[in-house]
Amino acid sequence: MDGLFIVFEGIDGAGKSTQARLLAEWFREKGYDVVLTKEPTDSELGNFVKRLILIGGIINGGRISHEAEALLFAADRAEHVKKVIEPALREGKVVISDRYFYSSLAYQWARGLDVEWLISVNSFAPRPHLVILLDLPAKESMRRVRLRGAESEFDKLLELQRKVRENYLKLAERFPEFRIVNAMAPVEDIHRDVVALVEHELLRR
Ligand SMILES: Nc1ncnc2c1ncn2[C@@H]1O[C@H](COP(=O)(O)OP(=O)(O)O)[C@@H](O)[C@H]1O
Ligand SMILES: Cc1cn([C@H]2C[C@H](O)[C@@H](COP(=O)(O)OP(=O)(O)O)O2)c(=O)[nH]c1=O
Repeated sequence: MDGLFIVFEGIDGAGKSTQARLLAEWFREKGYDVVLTKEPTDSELGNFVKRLILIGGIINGGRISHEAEALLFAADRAEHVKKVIEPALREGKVVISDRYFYSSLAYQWARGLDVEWLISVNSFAPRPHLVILLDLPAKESMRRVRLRGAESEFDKLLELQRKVRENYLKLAERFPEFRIVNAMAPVEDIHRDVVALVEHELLRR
């Protein structure tokens, strides 16, 4: 594959979509052909998965298993890889994805699934050149996305975000494509850090 494949990861509200958009603009100004994309995707399958997550994974009155949920994310991803990511990379484009299979590892692992099983289920997905982990405390992410609800619900969500953050940091030790960026900084400073990492990667190629 000739193109450059960059992924943004991080907990909800970490700034992934903001930074992915800024990086896409940066590449376009330099004359690169860019595909800016995300997971879950905007396809029918992706929208089905998103809706399912929003309603707490309930189908016909019962909660689907975490395994089934992980496989639905993976099914959406398989379509994404075959129809969007691989064709664009073959054409030499820059592909920037807001979330990828590492989201499944971090979130579905936090839901109690075995991380080795999650890695094997997602093994069809080609590894990107760079994974930029926007790292910030769970409390700040909750403030940014202003997740509301009952006090008990807030605590549960905060606990989940904390676990997901920890999982991402563990994944960063395991996968050499990870780069950790401090996501507490102002938007422009983070963008500068991201560009420095990307320029370094471009020089290596
Ligand atoms: N560095 C930052 N500092 C403060 N607020 C930010 C920063 N980056 C993004 N935001 C704000 O936080 C919210 C979530 O950002 P977003 O890029 O949508 O995150 P994500 O895609 O990771 O969920 C938005 O309201 C956005 O404007
Ligand atoms: C791609 C993916 C997302 N998710 C979760 C992360 C998010 O909480 C939710 C929806 O993702 P997303 O639409 O990116 O939400 P946000 O913009 O708030 O970050 O789905 C998984 O649990 N597994 C996955 O494989």
